[in-house]
Amino acid sequence: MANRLLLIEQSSSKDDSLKTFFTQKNWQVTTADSIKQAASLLIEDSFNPHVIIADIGSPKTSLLDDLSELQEHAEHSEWIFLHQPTSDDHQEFLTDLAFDLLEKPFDLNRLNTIAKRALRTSLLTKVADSYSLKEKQRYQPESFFGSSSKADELRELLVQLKDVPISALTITGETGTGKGLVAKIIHYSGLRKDGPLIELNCAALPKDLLESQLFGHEAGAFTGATKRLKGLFEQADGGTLFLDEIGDMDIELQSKLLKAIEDQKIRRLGGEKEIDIDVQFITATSVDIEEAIQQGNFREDLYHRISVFTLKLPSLNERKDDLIELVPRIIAEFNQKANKSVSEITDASWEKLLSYQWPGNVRELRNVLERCVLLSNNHQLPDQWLQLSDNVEPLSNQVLDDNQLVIPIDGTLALEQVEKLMLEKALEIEEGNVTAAAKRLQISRETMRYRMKKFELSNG
Ligand SMILES: Nc1ncnc2c1ncn2[C@@H]1O[C@H](COP(=O)(O)OP(=O)(O)OP(=O)(O)O)[C@@H](O)[C@H]1O
Repeated sequence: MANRLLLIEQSSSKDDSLKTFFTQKNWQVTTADSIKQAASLLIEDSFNPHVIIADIGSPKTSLLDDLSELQEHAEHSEWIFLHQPTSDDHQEFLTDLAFDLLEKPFDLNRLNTIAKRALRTSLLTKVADSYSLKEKQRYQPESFFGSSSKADELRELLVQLKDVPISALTITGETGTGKGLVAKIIHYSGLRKDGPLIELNCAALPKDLLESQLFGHEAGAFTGATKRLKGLFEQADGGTLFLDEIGDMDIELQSKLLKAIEDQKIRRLGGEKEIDIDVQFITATSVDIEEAIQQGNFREDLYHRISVFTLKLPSLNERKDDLIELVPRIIAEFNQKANKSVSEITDASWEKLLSYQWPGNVRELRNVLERCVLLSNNHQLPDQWLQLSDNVEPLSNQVLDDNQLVIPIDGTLALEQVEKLMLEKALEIEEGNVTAAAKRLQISRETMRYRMKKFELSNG
């Protein structure tokens, strides 16, 4: 597939050097000698280049307006502007429009490097868009499985919410009950399905990092902020921001979040300008927020703002009737993924599935069934791999010496998580000495390094 490049050069400045250069670099180059001609190619001829390099000389406001309008017709193209020195305002405007800018005179090799990067981004955006189409089909109210009355009620609510403009909504429920799934259903079946869905787990980041990820920052806002960063509020513009584990957000940041939700405006860290945002907020929590308010860890005003709509997801233990639908569906999914053919569940296995409490809810059910399907060697779900027990002693009650690690084989941990825990423990015991940790796990140092990289573990 040829990499398509549109080269816009004003007729006065035109020579063929750029065209020749990029043709030699195997681009399929099309040229236009004005924005008007480019518009005709992009709009009337539906030409769809990967990259557009536009020489815009000293940009005037009217030209910037034309460019910004034209961009809407070049959905998957990345723009690179070549320009003469210009005012700060224009420079800022161009930065927002462009993949990158180069002030003239510029180094041709640098332009080549930028064009290659822009090509990769353009190709990625295309893949992301087709992925998003699949997501829309995948996440509809009927994707929340279950035949119990509680599951029915929830699906009905999700259908009603499809046409309602929601500014904020909270999903509560124990871990693994499907909060993330429901957030996706609300986004992909709702009015904002064509906008982005941005997800962030508030428990995963320390306060300062969380703040700069959400609000973004200007270059130089703090040590290490070398470049301007658009935050997640801005990235979610026109779509949905899903904040998981909101109960873990620092209280100071909570007031900034409240202001952003109410005003639909934010200011980047170190920035002067207020930026309008148009974002639907979905928050989720598995902790009891009312209790957190009592303890002074959660702002009551934020709670009222985000809980205008609240969806409480039932635990699997409260809706065991759903197993009859969930189990076959999940088994079918893993059969297909692993090329297995489990089609039979013995009465004894059913009994175990029904009597277990499922503290990890549907996630745990999926992990258990995945293990069973992977380890099956005939049509029957292997009973011995269910390994369900409601009598596991809580980890905190067990006395361990420093060289031991207790791993619950009750389905709450997937095999990969177990592997990661073992690596972490070995590194901890050996105080970060990779060779010694590898020896302890009876693997080579290279394998140890490879797996540490895979799980993003450091030895520091
Ligand atoms: N009713 C359901 N139908 C189909 N799949 C479900 C259902 N509930 C949960 N799942 C699946 O179970 C897994 C865990 O769900 P999810 O991640 O949405 O839970 P969660 O409540 O957000 O968990 P956590 O609080 O730990 O983040 C996902 O693979 C999800 O698709």
